[in-house]
Amino acid sequence: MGLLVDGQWHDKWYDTKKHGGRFVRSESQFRSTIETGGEFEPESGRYHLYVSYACPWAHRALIFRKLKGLEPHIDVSVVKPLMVENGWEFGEAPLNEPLYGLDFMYELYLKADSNYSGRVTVPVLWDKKTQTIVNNESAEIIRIFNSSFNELTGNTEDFYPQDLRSEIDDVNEWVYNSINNGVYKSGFATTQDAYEEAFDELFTALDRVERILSKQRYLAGNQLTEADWRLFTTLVRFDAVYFGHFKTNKKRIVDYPAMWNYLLELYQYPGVKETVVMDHIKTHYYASHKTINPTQVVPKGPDIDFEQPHDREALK
Ligand SMILES: N[C@@H](CCC(=O)N[C@@H](CS)C(=O)NCC(=O)O)C(=O)O
Repeated sequence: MGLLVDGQWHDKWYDTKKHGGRFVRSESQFRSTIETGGEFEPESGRYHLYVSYACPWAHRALIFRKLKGLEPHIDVSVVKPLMVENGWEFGEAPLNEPLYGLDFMYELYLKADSNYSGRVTVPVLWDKKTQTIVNNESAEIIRIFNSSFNELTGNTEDFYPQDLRSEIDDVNEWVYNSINNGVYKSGFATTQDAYEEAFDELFTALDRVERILSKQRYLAGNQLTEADWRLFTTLVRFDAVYFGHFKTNKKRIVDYPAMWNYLLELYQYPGVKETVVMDHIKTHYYASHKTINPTQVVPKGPDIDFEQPHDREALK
């Protein structure tokens, strides 16, 4: 785990001291879009997506690539599950870096900006033509996938529809702060107070989700939107990883009837289960975060059956 400072790699864990033991996520730095007439035009085969199967943010991008029929147009590379001294690493095929034969993800960031300072995160949307990073912020990559390639794919399915945008934005805001990032704030906290603050905020928000999903099928109403996919990638990791490793152990998702059934429905949505790679997820968290789990032993359980039938059709 580390970061680049003026183009140099430093092996360094998150500094929580300056925020009273709190984990504060840094802003992504590459924030361009893909649009006709712009610097980055929608073209088949031009872009490459780098992900970790373990990472919930990268997972969003992988899901949107599937749902929007982008697999023939945007190739993907997957890093090794373990992220230690050198950050994200590539390995033997199929976990290799196919474009330049790189060993480490930070080398790709240096190709984009040889003086880059900041964290080296996934997902990364790479432009092969100009050899740079288009965008490394998952919230924006999924918007790009949602609409920029529609002419190419003929897939006009819309997970950010105009009439639901303000509702989706509202939900995203609190789900991001209290749940998506909330599990990290709990797990990476280095003081009791910081942990308890994140823990309480997280479970208040999960209770709120449960109340919403008891009344309606999806977060923004009766239509599946990006708000649901953004929540899904956290929920699917929760019982196997966050509950234990990040100490978010008040309740499991399986203990919330509406949320659990909703999670089953999303998992079983065509194309999605192939994007959920549980051994990468468990290995990554338990074995990479040595400050939290110094033995790097990965627990065998729990047994989770995401294939069982769900009851969500009852809520039309
Ligand atoms: N805001 C970014 C966050 C991405 C992110 O933090 N990814 C994690 C993996 S889950 C990462 O690569 N962390 C490496 C690091 O922080 O050094 C996004 O949503 O794309």
